[in-house]
Amino acid sequence: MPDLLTLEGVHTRIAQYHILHGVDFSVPAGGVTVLLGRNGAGKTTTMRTIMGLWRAAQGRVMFDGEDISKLDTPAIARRGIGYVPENMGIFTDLTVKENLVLAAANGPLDSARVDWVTGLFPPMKTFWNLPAGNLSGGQKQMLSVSRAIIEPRRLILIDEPTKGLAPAIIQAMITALRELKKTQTTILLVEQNFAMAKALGDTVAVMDDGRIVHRGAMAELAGDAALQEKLMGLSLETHQ
Ligand SMILES: Nc1ncnc2c1ncn2[C@@H]1O[C@H](COP(=O)(O)OP(=O)(O)OP(=O)(O)O)[C@@H](O)[C@H]1O
Repeated sequence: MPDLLTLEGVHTRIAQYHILHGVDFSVPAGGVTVLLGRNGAGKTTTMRTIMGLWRAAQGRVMFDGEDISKLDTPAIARRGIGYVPENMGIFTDLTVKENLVLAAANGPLDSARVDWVTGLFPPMKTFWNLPAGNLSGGQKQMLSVSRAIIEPRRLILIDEPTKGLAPAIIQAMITALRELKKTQTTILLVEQNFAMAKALGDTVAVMDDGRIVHRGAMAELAGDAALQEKLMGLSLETHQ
């Protein structure tokens, strides 16, 4: 698979802090790449840098052959990149429907697309007219992902969708993301739940202290206890 997204030597500074120290990894088109790493490793900063919410001080972010690192966030989103932030970014006073209407950049909601998204996440249909603040944690997470895919995207960045969720909801999220993958949407997933990472990932990049410390096939990492131990000891935590 050709690479859809590539980070080349990306450094990010936030105020006086130097957070990313030359991040290099690629996201092959059509697959799921999982970004793993302990708390504070730089995963969210990497996602925000891709979206232009933080500016890369050095290095390049290549999307489909174009350097997007100098573009502003709306221009990056218009390239077909959706973002599900860690804090979910939903409007709690607005209904599920209103949240989705606001997320649709290209005009009114497409009813076939709405049927597909609510098929992936049935509670969105059940609670269509409910303020999002009344949804459960898992349902809010479903709404957050629904917003990012309410229109077709080439790439979606999802930051820890299983954080704090019960196993049944995690399974529903895995099923939905597998369906999304079938549409050829490329996924970059930050995930600390190794079971989820293993279930979805084709490729994996492991971060520690603002750098990539391992890249490869997820199957290789999943099948190599010694490598897991080395990387787990270094950085991975199986919290949810
Ligand atoms: N706005 C900020 N100002 C200063 N430092 C920040 C800011 N945001 C993040 N950092 C620091 O950057 C480092 C990386 O944070 P980041 O959120 O990218 O890590 P992470 O791997 O996503 O962690 P987690 O798994 O806890 O979400 C941390 O040391 C964090 O304290």
